[in-house]
Amino acid sequence: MEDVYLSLGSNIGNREAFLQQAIEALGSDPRIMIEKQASLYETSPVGGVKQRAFVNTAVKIGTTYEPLALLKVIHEIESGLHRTRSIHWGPRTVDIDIIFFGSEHIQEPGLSVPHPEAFNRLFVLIPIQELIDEQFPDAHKIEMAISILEKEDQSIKKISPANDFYTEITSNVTKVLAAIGDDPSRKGLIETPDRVARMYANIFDSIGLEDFQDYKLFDSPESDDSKTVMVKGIPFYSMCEHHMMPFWGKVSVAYVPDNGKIIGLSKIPRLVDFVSHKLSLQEKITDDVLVQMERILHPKGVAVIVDARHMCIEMRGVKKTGTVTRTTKFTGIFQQNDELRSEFLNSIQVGQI
Ligand SMILES: Nc1ncnc2c1ncn2[C@@H]1O[C@H](COP(=O)(O)OP(=O)(O)OP(=O)(O)O)[C@@H](O)[C@H]1O
Ligand SMILES: Nc1nc2c(c(=O)[nH]1)N=C(CO)CN2
Repeated sequence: MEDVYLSLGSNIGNREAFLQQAIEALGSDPRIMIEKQASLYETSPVGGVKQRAFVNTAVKIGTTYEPLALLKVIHEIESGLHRTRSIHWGPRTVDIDIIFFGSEHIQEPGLSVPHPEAFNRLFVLIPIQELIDEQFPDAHKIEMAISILEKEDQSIKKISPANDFYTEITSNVTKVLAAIGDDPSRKGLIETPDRVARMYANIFDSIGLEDFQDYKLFDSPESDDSKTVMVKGIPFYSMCEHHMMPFWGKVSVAYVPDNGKIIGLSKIPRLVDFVSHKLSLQEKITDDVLVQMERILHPKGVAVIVDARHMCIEMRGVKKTGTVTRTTKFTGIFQQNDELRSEFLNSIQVGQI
């Protein structure tokens, strides 16, 4: 088992929640053990790109992975958390760097350890310093580097626990449990606030993110421009912004490409997840899918149909179990061409959800 030190940073969306999810994903790998986590710090962006402040932390892990295999796991976790690589040193939902891997010095294509920028970055060294003891081989070097960097204009501020996503959610859920007349300290509820916090980090992981970025476009022959591409019956789960209760159902999307530009088919379900992982409404989800498809593809037209059931209709208010609501939206050729629109509409039955 090697002792490995990782630096983590986030500056898009719910920064603390992304970091926590990344650490949980690392910890849930059977070959990785989280040994210690540093505090969270809000840090000014380093590297010249004008962008929002980061939240940074670091973890000490034990792992049986070889360095390159660990890097692969890290990349998978990053892309699972909506991370895309567009701007070098630019904004990101989560960035995980390997800073030290035991006492190894690695120079391979795609991996340099110790991380070549580590000693120039206060946002790496201050959290890492919390995790090491005096026996750590580079302890003195880290201390020296920190005292030099502190004279530069890299600002770093420990975030008080009150700002931390998990602390905020757990303490407020505890208050809600008491306010509804239950006893938050009874056996069945003792871990509930913590579970709710972890669930929110997951089901709301698009809050604060504007545009879907996790896609690639491909070229197809322009002769395909007249052909409709349809992905039907994509399941989704979301939470309504009126009651914070679930609504769920199926999204069907069709588009007619323009200029031979098409999108990977698995990216349309990912887009549906992206727009539904926030507080929303069925109409908004319909609109958001359409707007993102337009932005990404500039197609000849887009059609979106959403069929959904709403807990706020079924469990409270009018209490109509099983009611399915359909919303639709069309642009371009789907708006102009009645036949094309009807063909798509008729191909999707309002069925059981
Ligand atoms: N020690 C390391 N930890 C993580 N990635 C590394 C390391 N050394 C080299 N890399 C490589 O760096 C590449 C770019 O990483 P990334 O996309 O995170 O860049 P960046 O965030 O713009 O810069 P930085 O490396 O400073 O975080 C990765 O694909 C990875 O292969
Ligand atoms: N403060 C701060 N600045 C950065 C960070 C980061 O995590 N924190 N990551 C970068 C790319 O690795 C570039 N700049």
